[in-house]
Amino acid sequence: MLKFWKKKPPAEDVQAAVPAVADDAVPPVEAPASPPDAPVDEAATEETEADLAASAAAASEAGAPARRSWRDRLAGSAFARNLGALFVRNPKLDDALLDELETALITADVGVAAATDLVDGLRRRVAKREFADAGALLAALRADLVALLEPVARPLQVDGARPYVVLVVGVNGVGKTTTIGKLARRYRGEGRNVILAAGDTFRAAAVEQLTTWGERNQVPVIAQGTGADSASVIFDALQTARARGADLLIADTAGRLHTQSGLMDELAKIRRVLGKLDAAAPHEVLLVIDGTTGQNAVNQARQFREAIGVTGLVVTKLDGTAKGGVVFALAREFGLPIRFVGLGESSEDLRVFDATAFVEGLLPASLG
Ligand SMILES: Nc1nc2c(ncn2[C@@H]2O[C@H](COP(=O)(O)OP(=O)(O)OP(=O)(O)O)[C@@H](O)[C@H]2O)c(=O)[nH]1
Repeated sequence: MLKFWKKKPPAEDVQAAVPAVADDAVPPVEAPASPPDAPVDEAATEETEADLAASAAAASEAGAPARRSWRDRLAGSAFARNLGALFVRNPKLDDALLDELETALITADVGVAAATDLVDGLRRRVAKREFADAGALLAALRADLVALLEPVARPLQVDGARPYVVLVVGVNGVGKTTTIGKLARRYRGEGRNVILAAGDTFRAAAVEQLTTWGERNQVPVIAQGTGADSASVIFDALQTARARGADLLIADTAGRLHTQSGLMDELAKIRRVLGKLDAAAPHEVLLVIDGTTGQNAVNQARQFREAIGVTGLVVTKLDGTAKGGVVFALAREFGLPIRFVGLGESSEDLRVFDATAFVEGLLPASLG
């Protein structure tokens, strides 16, 4: 059933039609006068302190919260705290610093293999007297970490097909539905015609969450309610998206444990059914991973990849208590593109993954 369809009105009409909503999980459509909620500018990931100050000033004039820096968002992570404390505690370049660095990386979920590789490389360079002090070691670590992530910092390109179909999968509670809301808002803000499919027919609140979000933002949501066949909802949504000439279809799916083979088979069914309408669909299978999961994230990625062929990752909840290191472990293990990271609950906190900004946000700015 098509919940509703409204032709996308001009931006100013949308503004007039949309009530102010305080709920971050269900964000209001962008207000042109509100810079932090404006369509997300990818260049802004390379924000400078001056950009942030300007953004904060403009935001405060508009009465909206300022867009926070990556460093600000990641400061609470175990990775940032451990590494910061380590270099303060041990500012001398010696074996103890290298040993502690290895432990800190492992503790932050970077993974034993990746942490050992990184620190062994640094040890060899210390032995060759490449570094004058701990500051030089920190700079080399920063460069190594960026080099590890750069190959996977490949943004999602949704222009390759019309409608471009994004299937969002992952275990329970990782932030799939919230991420879909944020993505729809981003792409709608870019002027694209977006449709959502409420394919999470298992959790009643998920259908409701997506439908409410769509109604408030004039994004059509195709839903059949709780208990419906997920593949049928998503098939129906693709038919509608094609009939309406939509640019983008984003489909939610129920959270499932990667160990539940019946539910994993359902994903294969969704792929088969979509393939009847468009052999290339879904064009992107986005696996959402909770950044607080730790090394189990690697198992999840492996199982979902085998079951449905993941083409991109979103790592959520990297703000707060996440260790952050799992991003490196995933990059090293699979080389799958990391499309977005979640640095908070509001829509502006879903950022296009930027390797340099991420590493800068985790490491101490400088020593001394
Ligand atoms: N702090 C923080 N919270 C987030 C982030 N992304 C999502 N969340 C929160 O995570 C919780 C779960 O999000 P949902 O979108 O309902 O998760 P889901 O994967 O759809 O859940 P299931 O349908 O049960 O599988 C919500 O409270 C979100 O607000 C993030 O980047 N940071």
